[in-house]
Amino acid sequence: MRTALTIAGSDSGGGAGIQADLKAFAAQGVYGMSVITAVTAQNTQEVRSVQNIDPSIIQDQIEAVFDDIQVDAVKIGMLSSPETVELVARKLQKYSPKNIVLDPVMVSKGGHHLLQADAISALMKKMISLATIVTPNIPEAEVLTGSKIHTEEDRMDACIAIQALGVKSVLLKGGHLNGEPNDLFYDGTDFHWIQGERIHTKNTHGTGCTLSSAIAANLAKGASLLEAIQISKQYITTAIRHSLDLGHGHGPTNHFFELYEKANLLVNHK
Ligand SMILES: Nc1ncnc2c1ncn2[C@@H]1O[C@H](COP(=O)(O)OP(=O)(O)O)[C@@H](O)[C@H]1O
Ligand SMILES: Cc1ncc(COP(=O)(O)OP(=O)(O)O)c(N)n1
Repeated sequence: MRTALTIAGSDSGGGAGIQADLKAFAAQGVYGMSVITAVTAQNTQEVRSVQNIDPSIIQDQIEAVFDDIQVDAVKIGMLSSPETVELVARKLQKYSPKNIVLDPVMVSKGGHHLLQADAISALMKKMISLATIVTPNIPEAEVLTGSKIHTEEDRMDACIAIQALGVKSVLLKGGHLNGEPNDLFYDGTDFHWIQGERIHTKNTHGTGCTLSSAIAANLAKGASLLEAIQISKQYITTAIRHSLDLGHGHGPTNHFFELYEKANLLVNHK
């Protein structure tokens, strides 16, 4: 059995963070493991509070997993503080897993900061260069590059600038722009447009977490980067198309649409 480890924050509402990552791993057929960096009190509407986990406990979680179990891919999400960024970077250097997917989570949909301002430079200096692929959304890419992104040319320039930080490849997600949600993959040499189809729904909580975890799972299964991205793009599109109308804000994506449909579980939830 192939395995994937998420190093990320917990979302009590179950739509993003560790919870979304483990669902995506399971849906893609890999064994999921988790290292929790922070606990958020969160639902479909807002992040109410955040408690960072003590670095020594984060270190223990990472060591407990790597010292015992083969890790085929790592997905990194919410890191919260500069101390956590530095610790996770040190441990990844030590264990050197083959595939590292870095989702540079900065701000939740509701506008809550999930990465402290003073952790951004640590992320750029110590973490990005360890990743196989980094998957920023448009606002995150603007922070990483210091430039506004509007046109297709801006997006290509942003990928080149982010890759110059030392990462092997970049997937710049297009969900935050108007029009079709096409993502841009830069493998360090060539650009590949990953075409999307916009689904008109408010239920897009956890889309970035889901996509990056599906990529990690497919890398764990031996797919190439481009294959992993293509499979994961189809997966996130289906998960958004059949997203769940739970809560009163942005509902979660549906990781198990086919399973739920077969079992006739998609009854009206409200
Ligand atoms: N309404 C939508 N319909 C279809 N795909 C979407 C939609 N919104 C986002 N996506 C896709 O979901 C993935 C994550 O999107 P994005 O919103 O850009 O990132 P994040 O969740 O990190 O803010 C990307 O592949 C993006 O193209
Ligand atoms: C604990 C936690 N981690 C990450 C996020 C951000 O997730 P994302 O997939 O970008 O989804 P939205 O927050 O934009 O809905 C989070 N909210 N919580």
